[in-house]
Amino acid sequence: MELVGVTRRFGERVVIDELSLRVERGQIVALLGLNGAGKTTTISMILGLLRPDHGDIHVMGVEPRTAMRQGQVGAMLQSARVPPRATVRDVLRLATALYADAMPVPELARLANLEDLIGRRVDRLSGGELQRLRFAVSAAGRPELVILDEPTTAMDVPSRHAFWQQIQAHAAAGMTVLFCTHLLDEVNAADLVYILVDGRIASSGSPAELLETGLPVTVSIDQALDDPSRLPGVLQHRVEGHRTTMTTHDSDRLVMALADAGLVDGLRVVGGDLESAFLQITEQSGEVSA
Ligand SMILES: Nc1ncnc2c1ncn2[C@@H]1O[C@H](COP(=O)(O)OP(=O)(O)OP(=O)(O)O)[C@@H](O)[C@H]1O
Repeated sequence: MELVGVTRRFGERVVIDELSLRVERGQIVALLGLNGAGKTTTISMILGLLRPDHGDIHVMGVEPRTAMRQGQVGAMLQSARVPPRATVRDVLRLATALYADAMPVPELARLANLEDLIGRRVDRLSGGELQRLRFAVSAAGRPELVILDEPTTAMDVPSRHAFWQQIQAHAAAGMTVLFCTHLLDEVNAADLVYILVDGRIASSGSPAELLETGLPVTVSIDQALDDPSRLPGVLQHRVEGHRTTMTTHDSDRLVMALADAGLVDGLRVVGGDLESAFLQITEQSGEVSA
């Protein structure tokens, strides 16, 4: 699946700006971005629900609408409603009836871990169970590409782990997955991550590569310093009670300076995490494009 130079406006406002991205067969790709970055708009265009003003979108080599019509794409959207009085079995039957080569209902129930809930009314499912049902519906037609918009919302931690394990197993069998999430630890399930800022790709790479995007390191000691900003390479600092916490891009130099001054009580050095990487990338790109 590929987007090349895609632009979309709402009125005068450019919401997606010359966006290009590529998802290879069998890849799991995460689309990240703050609220309003353009994730849903991008997904809507890939699904053929919205048309771009400029640029090209190819889904499995064809136009989005054609890919949808041919059942090559399955989508699990936040907005998807299910009939409340129907049972899980009813919904799965309805979903499979739409496709010539649908997955049999029992297989679909197994896939989404719904076997024990097959006779349960949909309005009596928990939030996480309902999400699993939505996933089953998206997979009913054996799509080559599945698009998941915040799929694990309302799932507890064990359900989320089980969900991503299943997704990884399907990707290993050739299914391509594009998902949006606000839960940054889920990005670790992805092969490739795109970070969207104001409708443009601000950064892309594997989760490990994102972590290496020059993240500041946090250095802290058990001593209230008068003026930490005088130490070499300190970007930001905070003094709380007897503890001073500083961030730096050059932890070696800062730690050496602290050691030279005999300030090593309770010394801790903590590397950056995915959340800091994400915030740094979105803040920097937001400043550039503002
Ligand atoms: N139909 C529309 N008409 C006008 N503006 C719209 C429309 N749909 C979206 N927008 C605007 O486009 C921008 C991108 O919206 P979009 O829903 O794609 O963001 P998002 O990244 O999915 O955000 P969130 O994380 O909150 O779901 C937002 O500023 C939004 O207000």
